[in-house]
Amino acid sequence: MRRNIGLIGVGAIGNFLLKEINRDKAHGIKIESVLVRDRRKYESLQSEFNVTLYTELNEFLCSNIDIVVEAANVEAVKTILPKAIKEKDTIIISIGALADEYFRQHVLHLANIHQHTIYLPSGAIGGLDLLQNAQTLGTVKEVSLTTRKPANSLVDHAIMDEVVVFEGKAADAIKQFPKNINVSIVLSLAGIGIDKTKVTIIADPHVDKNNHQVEIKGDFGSATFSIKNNSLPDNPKTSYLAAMSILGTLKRINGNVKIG
Ligand SMILES: NC(=O)C1=CN([C@@H]2O[C@H](COP(=O)(O)OP(=O)(O)OC[C@H]3O[C@@H](n4cnc5c(N)ncnc54)[C@H](OP(=O)(O)O)[C@@H]3O)[C@@H](O)[C@H]2O)C=CC1
Ligand SMILES: O=C([O-])CC(=O)C(=O)O
Repeated sequence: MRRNIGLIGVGAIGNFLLKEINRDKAHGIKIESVLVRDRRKYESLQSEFNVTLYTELNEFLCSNIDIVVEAANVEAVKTILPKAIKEKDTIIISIGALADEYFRQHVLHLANIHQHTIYLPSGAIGGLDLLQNAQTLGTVKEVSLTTRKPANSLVDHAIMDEVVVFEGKAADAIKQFPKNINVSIVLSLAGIGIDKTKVTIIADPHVDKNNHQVEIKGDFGSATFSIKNNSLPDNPKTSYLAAMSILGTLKRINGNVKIG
């Protein structure tokens, strides 16, 4: 049972996890340790959520934790994951970090030799169970993702009509939009890879939700997954479901029945 969590990053997702796990105490798990960059900025978390704050990664990893949860950003994953995975199983949500082939192979190698697991939650999309099953024999032919978000999440000036801000492969989408399109990388890793997964990103001044549409074609047939995500109040770029998918991953790790 992985009861004690070490959390990295307290923004929209980290705050959700602290409130949901430590305040409500309903899930049989607890966030014990929190890694931040600026202790003073986050000082109040200690009394509010009964956690210990760390600014040094090594001290954080040596604290009383069973599993690490990253909710920071792609750059943080690049720095932290190689050390974390040597010591602990680790859940990452800034999955875009794994678009870097060399980095991905490096951390997978470390996970293998240190016998730890990197968990990649489904985040703001779904259908990854279907995609992985369909690709077991390598027979998925096409995967595409169309993401439509409120314009101000994607462009820094006012627009009157929708604008396609990106069209291309997932490998390039995450380089241009590292805070908006991590979903394309988990989709790529579950399916046909970052160079074959097609991505279209639309900035739309007329929507207030984060919309993702996934289309899959292969020998199994075809499938479409579509979601209109409510966003988290602290960060409109980030969908509520992405935060819930970390909690869901933690519950499934500790559960005795594995669905899917
Ligand atoms: N896979 C998916 O489906 C999704 C993934 N995401 C990704 O999840 C991540 C978190 O999202 P969200 O909570 O909305 O982001 P926020 O921007 O709200 O919060 C990120 C937090 O991480 C902290 N942080 C950054 N670098 C470090 C570091 N090296 N060590 C410790 N803390 C750090 C920042 O703290 P400070 O600046 O104060 O130091 C900030 O509080 C993002 O990368 C986002 O793109 C989001 C939605 C969906
Ligand atoms: O939350 C979302 O809708 C998607 C997102 O930001 C990401 O994948 O980085």
